[in-house]
Amino acid sequence: MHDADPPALAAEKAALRRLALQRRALIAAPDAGDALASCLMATPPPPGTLVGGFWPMGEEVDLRPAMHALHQAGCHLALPVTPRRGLPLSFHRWMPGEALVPGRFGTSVPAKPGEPVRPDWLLVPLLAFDRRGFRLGYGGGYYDRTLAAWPEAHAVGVAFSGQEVPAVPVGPHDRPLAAIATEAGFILLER
Ligand SMILES: Nc1nc2c(c(=O)[nH]1)N(C=O)[C@@H](CNc1ccc(C(=O)N[C@@H](CCC(=O)O)C(=O)O)cc1)CN2
Ligand SMILES: Nc1ncnc2c1ncn2[C@@H]1O[C@H](COP(=O)(O)OP(=O)(O)OP(=O)(O)O)[C@@H](O)[C@H]1O
Repeated sequence: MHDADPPALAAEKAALRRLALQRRALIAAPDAGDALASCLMATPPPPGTLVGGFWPMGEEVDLRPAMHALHQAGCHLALPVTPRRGLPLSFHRWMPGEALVPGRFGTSVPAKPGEPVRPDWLLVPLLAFDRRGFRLGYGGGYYDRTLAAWPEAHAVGVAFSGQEVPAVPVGPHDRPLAAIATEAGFILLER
């Protein structure tokens, strides 16, 4: 792929990814989802906002209480469907309680996906973040491509506060998030 990260940068990201996965296993708190929901709902999107969420995988912070709260607050929700590598995610409307089925890479996706939609807000999973708002994910480049395709979307990273690192290695495709929500509140970004 001609626009892949240069090898040294890719190796740096891979090394941090391994460390971040180990660290997350140590800090993951199963009850952090409620605190995360409180953080997000302190400055909620206006009713009617279409919010792209994600169904938690592995030891990610649990976004389900937040998605419930957003639904109660009159927001619309969508979940990502993961295509083959190299393509952006597609998002499809979903409501709490609607059925999910297994998708690629251990994801859970709407069982009856309607047309693709374009969220106004994107809640973005991550393995590590820094105070500039840069993030590291699982390495698929899926969110990088999605954020590049939708630059006007309000992108909020979602993580445990302990996933902060001094500096995430950044390449030409990495775009900073607008905000980062954690179980301990919003991270004050330094720009
Ligand atoms: N909850 C959640 N949904 C998401 C993502 C995510 O990071 N988290 N994605 C973000 O792009 C997309 C799915 N893309 C993914 C790409 C690669 C791997 C991956 O390599 N997973 C590891 C296992 C990680 C674990 O067990 O914690 C693997 O398969 O080895 C996962 C998701 C869309 N949906
Ligand atoms: N908009 C883009 N266009 C082309 N290539 C891209 C784009 N965004 C990312 N990539 C490439 O995809 C690969 C994976 O990127 P990276 O390691 O930053 O993924 P990630 O942020 O960890 O994963 P994700 O975004 O899925 O959570 C890299 O080689 C990167 O250069």
